[in-house]
Amino acid sequence: MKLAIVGVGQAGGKILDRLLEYDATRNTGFVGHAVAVNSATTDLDGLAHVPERDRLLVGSAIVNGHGTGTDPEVGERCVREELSEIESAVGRATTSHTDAFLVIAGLGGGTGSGGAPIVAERLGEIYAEPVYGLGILPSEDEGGIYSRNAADSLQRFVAATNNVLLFDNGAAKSAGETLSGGYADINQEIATRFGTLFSAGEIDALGDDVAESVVDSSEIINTLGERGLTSIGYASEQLPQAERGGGGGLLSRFLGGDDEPEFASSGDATNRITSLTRRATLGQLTLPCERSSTSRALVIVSGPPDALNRKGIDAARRWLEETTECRAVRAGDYPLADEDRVAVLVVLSGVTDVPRIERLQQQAADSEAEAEAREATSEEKTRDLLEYDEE
Ligand SMILES: Nc1nc2c(ncn2[C@@H]2O[C@H](COP(=O)(O)OP(=O)(O)OP(=O)(O)O)[C@@H](O)[C@H]2O)c(=O)[nH]1
Repeated sequence: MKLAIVGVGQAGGKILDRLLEYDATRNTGFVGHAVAVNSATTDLDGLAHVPERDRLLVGSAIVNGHGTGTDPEVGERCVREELSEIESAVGRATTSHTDAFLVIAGLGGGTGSGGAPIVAERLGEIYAEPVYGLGILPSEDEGGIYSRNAADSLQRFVAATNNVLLFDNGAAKSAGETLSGGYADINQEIATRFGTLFSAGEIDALGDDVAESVVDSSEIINTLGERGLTSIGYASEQLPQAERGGGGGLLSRFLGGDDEPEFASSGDATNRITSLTRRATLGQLTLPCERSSTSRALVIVSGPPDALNRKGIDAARRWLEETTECRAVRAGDYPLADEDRVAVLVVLSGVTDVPRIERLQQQAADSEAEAEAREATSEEKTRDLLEYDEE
């Protein structure tokens, strides 16, 4: 599906950059237009793939290009002041081919946390196409301020969008992802999952031989629905050399490989798809949640056409229906001729049982109460410290 994407703040911009890289290297064409919005000059300068003219510095009269220092109220003001410039930048390349808008932000900071809901709300007022959010939750060890910002921003982001797709940095960290290289591994994981989802619906790029089982943008839009939260599962597997298209590739033929492609039996392909669907659903989700609280789901199976089969996709859909106890499960494929992996992406949309969000709110409330108590004590102690009588 063709997206116009706005990355707000540092995390928003960096993830946008990775999605543009994913789109360019795979030639998928799902990014129709991309704009990065930030109150910090250095963050915008650090981007590699967002064109210069689509990088917007906001709030220079307020923060002088230095960022908000984790203050969403300041972030909101910076974005509001420049809302018409943001609107023009997004409008510049938004066409009748744009299927949806995506606003990306880290919800724990200041610029993205305060600004992303404002941008989403404005796009929703102007355009008829759906507006989605991609929100990054801070990990629990980042502390109270980040939790408070995220809990507040999430409420407003959900209200301003058709759906917020969430990625929990904490869940990724506990699954062994590292923060070395400035979130490089985590951002790669985000680009793979969300790039797979949105490029799957971009069937124009697939050329003429599109099977009827291919997922299109309306199925993604129907799955994401009108309001709510989404979690994504993903699993992939490298195909054995013999099953890759083109007789194992140029190198294999150079080394004396068979010229004719040798594909797996359809039974193998079916088993692979169902076992990858299990791994994607039961393994690490972008937002850990109770799977049975899903309102709508979608399974997308991508890979070389010979490794995809209808039987496997139907079995995957049935299994997901049983596991999520949800009847609104869609399924389809995304054929990629040059791919040497089969991947399954599972979209769990409208999830409502999310312990991580309850903990985030608790952490936010505790931190708020603690900050108020500390403020009151500090005032009293400062008064005591400074007061003296003549004796
Ligand atoms: N996944 C991911 N998370 C990030 C990245 N950078 C920052 N974060 C997360 O985003 C939150 C901070 O948001 P930033 O985007 O850095 O802040 P900002 O929106 O630029 O706001 P200010 O700098 O405070 O004005 C933190 O809670 C981190 O968890 C990144 O590259 N990838």
